[in-house]
Amino acid sequence: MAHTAKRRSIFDPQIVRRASTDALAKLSPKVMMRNPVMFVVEIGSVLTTVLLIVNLATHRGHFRFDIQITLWLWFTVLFANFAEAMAEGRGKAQADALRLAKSETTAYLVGKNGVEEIPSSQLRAGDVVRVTAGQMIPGDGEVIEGVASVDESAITGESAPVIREAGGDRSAVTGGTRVLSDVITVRITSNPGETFLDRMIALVEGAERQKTPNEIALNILLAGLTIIFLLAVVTLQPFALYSGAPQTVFVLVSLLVCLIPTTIGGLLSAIGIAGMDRLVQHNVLATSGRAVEAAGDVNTLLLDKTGTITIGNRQASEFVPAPNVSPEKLADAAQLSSLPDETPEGRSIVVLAKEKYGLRGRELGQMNAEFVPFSATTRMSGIEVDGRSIRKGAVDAISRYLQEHGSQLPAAVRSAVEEIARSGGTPLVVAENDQALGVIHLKDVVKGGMRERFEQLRAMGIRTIMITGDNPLTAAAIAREAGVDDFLAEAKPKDKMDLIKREQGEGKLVAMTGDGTNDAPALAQADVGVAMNSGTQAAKEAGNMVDLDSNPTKLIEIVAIGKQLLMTRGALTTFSISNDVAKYFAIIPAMFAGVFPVLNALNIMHLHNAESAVLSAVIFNALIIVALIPLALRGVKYRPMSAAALLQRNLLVYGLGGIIVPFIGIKLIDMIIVAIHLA
Ligand SMILES: Nc1ncnc2c1ncn2[C@@H]1O[C@H](COP(=O)(O)OP(=O)(O)OP(=O)(O)O)[C@@H](O)[C@H]1O
Ligand SMILES: [K+]
Ligand SMILES: [Mg+2]
Repeated sequence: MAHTAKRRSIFDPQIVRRASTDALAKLSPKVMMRNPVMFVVEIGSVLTTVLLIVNLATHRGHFRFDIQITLWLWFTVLFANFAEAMAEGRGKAQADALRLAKSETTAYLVGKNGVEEIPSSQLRAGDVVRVTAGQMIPGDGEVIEGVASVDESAITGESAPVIREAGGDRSAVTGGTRVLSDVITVRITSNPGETFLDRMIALVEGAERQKTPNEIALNILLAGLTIIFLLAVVTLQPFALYSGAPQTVFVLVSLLVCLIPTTIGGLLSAIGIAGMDRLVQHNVLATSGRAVEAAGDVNTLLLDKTGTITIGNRQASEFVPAPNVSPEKLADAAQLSSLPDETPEGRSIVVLAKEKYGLRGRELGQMNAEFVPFSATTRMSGIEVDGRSIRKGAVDAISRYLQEHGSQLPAAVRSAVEEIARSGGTPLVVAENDQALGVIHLKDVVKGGMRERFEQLRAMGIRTIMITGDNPLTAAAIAREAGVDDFLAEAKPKDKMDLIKREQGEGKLVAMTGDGTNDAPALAQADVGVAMNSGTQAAKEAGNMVDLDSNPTKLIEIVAIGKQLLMTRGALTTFSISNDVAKYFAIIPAMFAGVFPVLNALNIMHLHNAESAVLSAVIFNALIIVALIPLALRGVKYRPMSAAALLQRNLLVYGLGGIIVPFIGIKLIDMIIVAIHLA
């Protein structure tokens, strides 16, 4: 669904049609007021319209000139509105497509007295539902039991099914997607009207868009310029009267509109919206425009290891017993401690114990067992049963656990751990009471193409750091294989956040990519926090962007889009301010050459007469907005280069271009309107 909208071009006829009507609706002063520059143009248009009518009634003025000026002033406002409406167009079309995915379904609510069928719109956060193969998932939630393959194409446009499972970092499911196989039990996490799909619709539609601090600052600057020119034009009239060349309101408004920065004023909001839209086209949803801009200046990228750099489906592949411990004993303890462990790691241990040692699942209910669940802070899990305390977990965690029981890790176990870690695997040490029983080898695989992508990030000047809860040896092996610049191992959730704070303290902008609940604090702290769509609800809520494709190197595109947004805004601001210069040369001689013939020296364009000069300048001023809409929407081309080189290039292309283009444009328009007898 989303991908039909995705393939739609910016200038799709349907979007153009809709934007044309939207441009009219945006004439409402309440909407216009948000854009000070264009609001001044609108007031000017109203003023000339009123005066045109008065002049008509009293037989004054020069109708043919006055009406053309009035019309072109209105066109100027409309063109700016059209630019904004065009930028919103693709998002609106996409929102329409997403609304179709929001259809009502039946939810199978799991209650005390069995399963009850209710309409999905009555689900509340906290409800538990069962979803079976073929059914639509009735709301956003977290899988609390089971594994299933899910078709998320309604949201991501990707047709390949994805795995969603309880316990791990792939537990989040989205309402409106479909379960393809198996059965899952889902705890609903959002109330009607506040779902991911609702938020996504509001986002792509731009309903929640707020101006970024940068945009607000630029708007203030543009408003300031507008006031200065307004004062200049107003004080011009007494001077004109004094010199015996009084000017009509039509000419004065024309002069004002030509002098104020209408080009950037008309395109500014379109540039911002188009940037957000480009992200959506890359399947990234940003909840804050500020994050998109920050992405353009990111210095450091932090990624977690498991599930981000690696596939993340860590599977137990081998039991390595300690000396004097039988493999069966290790397998038995490993299995027992994993029976209630709903993480993918825990489940894979039960599977391995069954496949290799024929150990069958046991009914824990009758055993008076107490489960110690895994947490990212303790980095271990286990069970208390029949006087046995079994723990499994990260090496450092279990070492500490053994020390607390007056014992320590045998050298043989330590070397088994190191061997597994050096191969990039995750060693889980198993201990019972005060004795280390051996090691479980969890295998994980680095995702394809990582090295090339990290090289690209390096070329963009971004340092990549992998942060993981895993041990330093495993971290080093994976870091080397994936090609990240640096890594931090044995990191607890708080360590991840502290590392970000430290980098920010050095004045750096930090991006973080992650999927787990243990990443949530860091995702919230980062300037750009990109959560994987496959990740946990906590991660998705903490970040300010969600990547629907769950691709950790998506940051390359995000950074490019952020840079492009900043560059486009800068380029068009430069162009706008410099292209106003030429209009002096058209209008000032036209106004005063009659009384001050020396001013004719300014008339280097040799425009036909005073009226054609003013009219040409106003027409050029309006048309340049339309001409630049494609650039504003597509963005200027981004190539990795230094900030200084970029500034130089922009000044040359858009500054110099901004000065030269209007001279040619105004002269051409002057020739055309003379040829067709409009002036
Ligand atoms: N179910 C589990 N039971 C016991 N220990 C576990 C379990 N799952 C993981 N561990 C251990 O805890 C460590 C930390 O896990 P955590 O999920 O915090 O980080 P990670 O997934 O290894 O790294 P990353 O932060 O890159 O995703 C793991 O490296 C592993 O040694
Ligand atoms: K202007
Ligand atoms: Mg993780």
